[in-house]
Amino acid sequence: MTKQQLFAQIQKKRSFLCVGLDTDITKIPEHLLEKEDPIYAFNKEIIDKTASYCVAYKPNLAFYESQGLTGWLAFEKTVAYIRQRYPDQFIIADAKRGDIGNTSEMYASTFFDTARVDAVTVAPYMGEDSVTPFLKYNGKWVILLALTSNKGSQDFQLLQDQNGERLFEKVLRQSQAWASAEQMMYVVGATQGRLFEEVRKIVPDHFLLVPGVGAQGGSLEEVCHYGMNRECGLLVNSSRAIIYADTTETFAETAGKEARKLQEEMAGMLEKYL
Ligand SMILES: O=c1ccn([C@@H]2O[C@H](COP(=O)(O)O)[C@@H](O)[C@H]2O)c(=O)[nH]1
Repeated sequence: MTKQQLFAQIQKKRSFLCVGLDTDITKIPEHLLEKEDPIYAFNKEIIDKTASYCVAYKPNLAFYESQGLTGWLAFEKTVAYIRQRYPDQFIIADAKRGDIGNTSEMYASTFFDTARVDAVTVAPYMGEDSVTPFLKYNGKWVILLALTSNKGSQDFQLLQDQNGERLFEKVLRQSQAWASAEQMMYVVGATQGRLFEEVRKIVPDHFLLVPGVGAQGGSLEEVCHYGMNRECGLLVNSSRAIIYADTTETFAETAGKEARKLQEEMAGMLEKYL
């Protein structure tokens, strides 16, 4: 999917919501545990009830890999289900990969040739040769961790060099030589508030994947105020606040209602800031 196609979906749906499929086997409703593949069964229902309100899905690989082979199969089946039923959705594997070149090539092949997602999250710590193997795939995206939503983001990402440049700023600046805004996005946590202004000074045109609204308490209004650009430029993720809003048999309907609430807020933000 191109940047223009993604923006067209955002305009059509009046939404820049990414639903996080962080499917924890210990949190899914009891009646689904009798199914052959409970994780996949849960995901299918969540997807069917939320697809009208979002433009992207983000399965986090930790929740699948922790279940071994069955978890990986549930991940692949989930991606195939979205592809088949909702082909306009942008699919992000939140895997936070990155290693020496030949290993990164295998990671890239895993997600782009085998699982066939649109984008994969990549950690920048090992530098250019750990990221470029993911960039060899036409039409596929790297989403580089820049300024994360967690408390520990302060440990390294805000450290300044002798010129006063913070590490997340260096990541944003330097990585632009590796790929354009047509192939690279950045993770910036919703909890970072005004720092979105600093991010936008360096990457005005890139899409940002923004986790941290909902369960982590980030403000959608603040993200949009400081982070939205003329093509929206935001994919705002919410996982737990949507998929576990209800843990009874009505979980999927409730997830749909929560996704709809966020979509309506987002439509208001697009009206206000675009
Ligand atoms: O900085 C980051 C990077 C990734 N994440 C991931 O996003 C979701 C957030 O889930 P919520 O339940 O909406 O809090 C989850 O998969 C994280 O691993 C992040 O939160 N922050």
